[in-house]
This record gives sequence, structure tokens and C-alpha cells, in this order.
Amino acid sequence: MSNSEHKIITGHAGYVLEDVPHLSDYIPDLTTYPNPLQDNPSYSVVKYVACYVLNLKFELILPGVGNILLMWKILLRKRQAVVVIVVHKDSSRGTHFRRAGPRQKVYFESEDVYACIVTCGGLCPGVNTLIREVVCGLHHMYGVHKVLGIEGGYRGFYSRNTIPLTPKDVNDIHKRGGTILGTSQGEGSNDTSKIVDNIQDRGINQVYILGGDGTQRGASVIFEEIRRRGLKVSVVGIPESVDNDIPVIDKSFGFDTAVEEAQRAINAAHVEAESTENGIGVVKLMGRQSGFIAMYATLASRDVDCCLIPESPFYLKGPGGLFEFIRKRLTENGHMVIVIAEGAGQENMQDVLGNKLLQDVGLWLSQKIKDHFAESQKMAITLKYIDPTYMIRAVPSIASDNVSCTLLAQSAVHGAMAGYTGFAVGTVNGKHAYIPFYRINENEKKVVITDRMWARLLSSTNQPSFLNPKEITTTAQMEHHTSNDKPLSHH
Ligand SMILES: Nc1ncnc2c1ncn2[C@@H]1O[C@H](COP(=O)(O)OP(=O)(O)OP(=O)(O)O)[C@@H](O)[C@H]1O
Ligand SMILES: O=P(O)(O)OC[C@H]1O[C@](O)(CO)[C@@H](O)[C@@H]1O
Ligand SMILES: [Mg+2]
Repeated sequence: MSNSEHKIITGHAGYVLEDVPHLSDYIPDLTTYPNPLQDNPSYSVVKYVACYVLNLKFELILPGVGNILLMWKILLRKRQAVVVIVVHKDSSRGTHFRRAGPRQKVYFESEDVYACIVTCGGLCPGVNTLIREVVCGLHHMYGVHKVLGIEGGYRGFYSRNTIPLTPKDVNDIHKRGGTILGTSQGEGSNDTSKIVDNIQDRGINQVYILGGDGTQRGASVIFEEIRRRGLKVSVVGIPESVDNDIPVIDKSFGFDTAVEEAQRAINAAHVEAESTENGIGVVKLMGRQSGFIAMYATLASRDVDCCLIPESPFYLKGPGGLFEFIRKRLTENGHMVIVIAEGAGQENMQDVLGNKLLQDVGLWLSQKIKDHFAESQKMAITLKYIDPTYMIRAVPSIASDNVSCTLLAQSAVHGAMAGYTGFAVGTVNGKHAYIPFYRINENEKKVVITDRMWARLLSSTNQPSFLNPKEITTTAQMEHHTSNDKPLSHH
């Protein structure tokens, strides 16, 4: 299987499984071992033993009155139980991914596993939790005792010291923000060949890679090189984006924490704004390419009068423009809060020659508002600008993200132990799945401004959409294709 080839299995009723690579694809006659979880007392009490997600076989299609029933029979080894999964007609079509979870057979003996963890790219709440849970998952579920932390991102493989990681070492790291391993950013800041040499020389056979889009592209290249060399090494990506802009997956870990933390800035802006006559609070939030943080922080807060995101262009002057709306809201309420994602309004920030100005959009907008109301001299305003950018991602993750990270780490460990490789873990339509790297790396997820969620936001703030009906139709047509890309369900 070359880089350009994907492992795609098709079935009846338009069923497509976009599968992930497996060590046995390129290494013949690998020995398998019973999954040690079968003797784990914690799992023995699980009634339905569905923790063993067997490699499902498509068995039979029954056309029904409204639905086509897809029946998958899973013979559970331990209890000989039969589970039938029913999938509705529409969801049986389209793309499916392999369900994450422990398998009956593993491809590594516990004492032979030598795992490593590396964290790259920008920070995100929850990274330490993931490190902790990969270490603890390997240790407690599979009896793996050799786990190495690579310091300082990819280049740490060949230029930095490593740290042995035991459950004791990582015991309370999830209570801290950042990454205990350190990180590095920037394309081209690694050397794949040297990384794989290092993996090979050390005898590492499981590599857990935490990081954003660039990191996952790097993981894919490392996997390709490992496969080219025929090494028995599982490469697992755990994609991260505080902006929640990873395609395919439902939500990225750390996003909820960032939205929670953003509330503190919005609350402060609101307190400042309502304390003075015609007070305006402007809060700039993360999101260079997508406005999910700004949108969810606005929906959560209810104190926000206007939310501006990269996906929804806006204009300042004239009827339907931002200045008109600000004047109206100040007249009605006496104060207002504006949330702006850092990538919003780039189309406005050009010099007279049309060149892009590399400015802080929050500062730019604040100045424009001040200038406008100073010039018109009919309304004195007081504007306070808050920029909590890095504060919202440098915090420890909240409880719900800790749970997500724990489960993601466990899915990652189960996948590697089962011999899968070259995949990313993530939640798709509510279920953990093993997703091929090319799917994670194909594009960035955006807020779809013709979708219900943006409509809900507009109705909650009652702000202008800044779009005329013709533009809305065009946008809807363009976005129809992208929103249809999401897999409907999975294997
Ligand atoms: N296209 C690529 N191919 C191979 N490796 C890459 C690629 N892009 C980035 N990398 C590697 O991944 C590391 C992290 O990438 P990058 O700095 O783009 O951050 P990221 O993972 O996208 O996270 P964030 O966007 O949150 O900063 C880089 O330092 C580099 O080593
Ligand atoms: O300055 P850095 O470390 O690149 O990170 C900032 C960026 O990271 C992102 O969250 C993307 O992960 C952007 O929205 C943000 O501007
Ligand atoms: Mg990136």
C-alpha cells in the first residue's frame, strides 16, 4: 500500500469502511497473543463484555418497511453472546470508520512493548491528562512498564534527553496546564529520517503523537517511513486543536476548557461595560481560521451582543453595518460586549493598496469604533479591550475534558496493542473511532454559517448577519459540499 492508496472496503447499500493500516499489512506471520484484559478483574464485571470490539463482519441485509437493517453478528469469545447492531437506512450509506476499543488478540507481548510519547505544536488544555492516561492505560490495562517521554516536540527525538514515564511520575500532571514534555512548533522543524532512526535504535515499538494539524502531518510521514522500513512499530496520533477545527471528529479535547476560560474574559468585559455610560467591552478570542471558540463562548455567556468570526465577513459603515448596530444597542441598553475571533474581519484590514495588514484585529476594531464615535461626536463611548488569547489554552483541563482525554488515551492504547498503526483517534458521531491520517489532515473544519448553530447564535445576540440574501444563497451552495463530507456513522 503506497502513500496515495487508502484502505477502503466497500459493501452493500453504499457502505464504505475507510480502514486504518495494520502491522500485518506489511509484516507477514506476526505472532498474536490473548488480550491481557481478559484476565483483568476490573473488566471481568462488565456484563456484556462489549469492551472487545471484534473485527466486525458484514453479514446480511434485510430490506425493511422504512429501513434497511444491517445486521452484524459479533460472537463474543468469552460469553458466546450475539450482538446485533441495527443501522438506519440513511446511516448505512456513506463512510464508516473502524470502531475503537480492545481486541481479542494483541500483537505485542506486554514485556516487549517500549512506548514513547511526544507532544508538538501549540498548547491545548488536556495534553498532560493524555500523557498521564497513555502511561497509566499501558501500565494498568496491558502491564506495559517501559514508556518514554520525548522532550521538546519532534526534534527532541534526536536532540534532547528523554524522560522515563511511570504512573507515579505522571500521577498529578493533569492538574497542570501545558505539557510536561515541552513542545516545538513550525513546519520543517524536524527530520523524519533521524526520528525514525532514533525510534529504531532505541527499539521503540509504539509511538504516541499528540499535536495539531502540522503534528499529525508529521505523524503520517513518520508512519510512512516506518512502513517503508518494515518496522514493527505502531504510530498513533491523538489530534489536538483548541480551536476545534479538526475535520471529521465531533469535538477536540480542550475546546470546552477554552470556552469555559473565555467566560472569565467575557464576564470582565461585561462588568466593565455596564459600569459606564455607553460602555463597550471588546474581547478577542483565539481562532485564526475558525470561530468555534468565539461562537460557543458567546452562546454560553449570554452577555455578548455581537460575535464576529472568520467565516462570516462583516463591514463597519452604512446600513446593516457594525457601527449602526453598536449605536442601536447602546441606545437600547447603554452598554454592549463584542467578541471577536482573531481571524475575523481580515478582509477589512487592508491598506489603501489592498495589501493585508498584519495587525491584532481586536486592537484594530477597538480603534475603529473609538474613531467612529469620536468623529460623529453624537455619542461618547468608553471602550475596554481584553485579549485573553493564550490564557484560555494555558489552563488545566476541566473535568469533562479530563474524561474525554482519558477515554481517548485508552482508545489509542487499545489500537496500538491490537496492531493498528498510522491512525488518529477521535470521536465520530459519538463513538470512538480509528481514523486514517489522510482524513484528519485533509482540511480545517469551519463554522458553517448557514447551519443551525450560527442561526442560534444570531438569534441569541440579535446581531446583523452582515450578509445579503444573495450571498447567503451562494454561501449555502458552497457549504453544501463540505458539510456532506462528514461520515455518517462508523464500523
Ligand atoms: N507538513 C508537515 N510535514 C511533516 N512534519 C510537519 C509538517 N508540518 C509540521 N510538521 C511538524 O509538526 C510540528 C508541529 O507542527 P505545527 O507547528 O504546524 O503545529 P500544529 O501541530 O499544527 O499545532 P498548532 O497549529 O496548534 O500550533 C512541527 O514542529 C514540525 O516538526
Ligand atoms: O501563537 P501560536 O502558538 O501559534 O498559537 C496561536 C494559535 O493557535 C491556534 O489556536 C491554532 O491552534 C490559533 O487559533 C491561534 O492563533
Ligand atoms: Mg497548526
